[in-house]
Amino acid sequence: MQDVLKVGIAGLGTVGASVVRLIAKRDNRLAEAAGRPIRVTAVSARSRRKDRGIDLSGARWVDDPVSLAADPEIDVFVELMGGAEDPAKAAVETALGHGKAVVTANKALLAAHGPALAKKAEAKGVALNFEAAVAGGIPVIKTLRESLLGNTIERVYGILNGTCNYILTRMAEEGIAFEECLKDAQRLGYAEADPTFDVDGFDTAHKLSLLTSLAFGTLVDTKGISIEGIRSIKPVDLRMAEELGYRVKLLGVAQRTADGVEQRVHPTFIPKDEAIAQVNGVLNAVAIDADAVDLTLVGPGAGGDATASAVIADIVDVARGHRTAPFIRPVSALTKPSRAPMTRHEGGYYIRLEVVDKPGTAARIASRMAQNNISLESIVQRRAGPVRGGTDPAAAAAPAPVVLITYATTEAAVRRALKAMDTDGILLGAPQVIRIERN
Ligand SMILES: NC(=O)C1=CN([C@@H]2O[C@H](COP(=O)(O)OP(=O)(O)OC[C@H]3O[C@@H](n4cnc5c(N)ncnc54)[C@H](O)[C@@H]3O)[C@@H](O)[C@H]2O)C=CC1
Ligand SMILES: N[C@@H](CC=O)C(=O)O
Ligand code: NA
Repeated sequence: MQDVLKVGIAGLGTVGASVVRLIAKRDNRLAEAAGRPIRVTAVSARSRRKDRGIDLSGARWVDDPVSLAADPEIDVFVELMGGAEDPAKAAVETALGHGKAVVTANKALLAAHGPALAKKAEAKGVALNFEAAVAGGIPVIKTLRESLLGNTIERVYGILNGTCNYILTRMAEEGIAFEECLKDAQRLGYAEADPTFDVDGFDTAHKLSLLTSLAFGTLVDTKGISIEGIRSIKPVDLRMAEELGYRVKLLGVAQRTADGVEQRVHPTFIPKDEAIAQVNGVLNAVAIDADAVDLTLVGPGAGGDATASAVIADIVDVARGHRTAPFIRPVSALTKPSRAPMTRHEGGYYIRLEVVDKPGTAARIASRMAQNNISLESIVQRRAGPVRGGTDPAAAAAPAPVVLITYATTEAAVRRALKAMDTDGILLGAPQVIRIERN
């Protein structure tokens, strides 16, 4: 058996603590799989005294994560601190600069600096592995890097944020308020240090940017992503979705179009009978449409052990000496992405309107849609009424929303129709517009 692989870990929070615990627990099995023992020999985090419920007696404490990255006594640097800038960035650069393999779960860092870091890794001939950075425990990076190389990929999309899926699922199934669901997701260790990254769609966008690069051979391009989060989703939207045969999910979608690669993150209506609509709670799903194979991977997208599972697989790859270019092709071979503008997006739409209650309003809605060549699959008006068990007279008197489901149209046409209705003075508030994704 070869020498021990000495692992230095910076960050001992939800993920870092699970990695330490699972490496100790699976000691023998990992050594057999990797052909050499794997030991955590040095660690770094903010607080040395904190009780994390893990045994750190075999690991040296290093106060500064960047010094740990340069430590000659470690073979692989595992970055689990988070954040797109220093100290995570400086630490990863330092480790790569010293010719050490890096394993990270940090999608914010890779979305901001992935190609530059990959270039450094390539120059030194070391691994930069980031399976945990996209869809947590689902082995999607390995799938793209290794298993689908014989394919041309047309679309990659999925539920990429466990926190949002957990919130939307509990809001829909249990009628629990958004804030309470978010607090539970934080308590369970799913949310980012700053949960606005989760609920405003940025975390999904970071992950999507990495998937896009791997799937389409393009440079990571977060600026080209249209991003909407889940804060605007109201209980009425979840109720209407259920009634009309849909579920609401926050999706990240990257697809090849005639105009280039369209990248978008937004809440989405998905027909209830589609597999991805049934992926609930903290589970993530990634669907890949390719010429030879279509597949969907489902699994836990967040949480300590699920994420640690992916981190450990990456460490074992380093121990075995397996290495691929971080983004499959060398960075010099990645192309500049041609962006497909969102206004050209084609698909169906759910539109919820609060409208003035006077004769002619429905006719005006219908004519504005027709003028923009938008065909309606259904139009529904429901008295809002009081919330179940509620006594709020304002809620009871609230205007009834009009809900439209369109057939396939363009984003530009929908925007034009809604602008015209606004000019007509029939709208009482901003319309809710949610795109529909069909398989
Ligand atoms: N929690 C999850 O379910 C998942 C997290 N990730 C990613 O894994 C990474 C870690 O996430 P968590 O473990 O949830 O975070 P956490 O907040 O629970 O832990 C962060 C750890 O890093 C240390 N740290 C943070 N800033 C530091 C600094 N400036 N200097 C020294 N130490 C510092 C903290 O002391 C703590 O030990 C992040 O990049 C996150 O995006 C990825 C997939 C899932
Ligand atoms: N906050 C993220 C953690 C995993 O990447 C999520 O909720 O998915
Ligand atoms: Na993963």
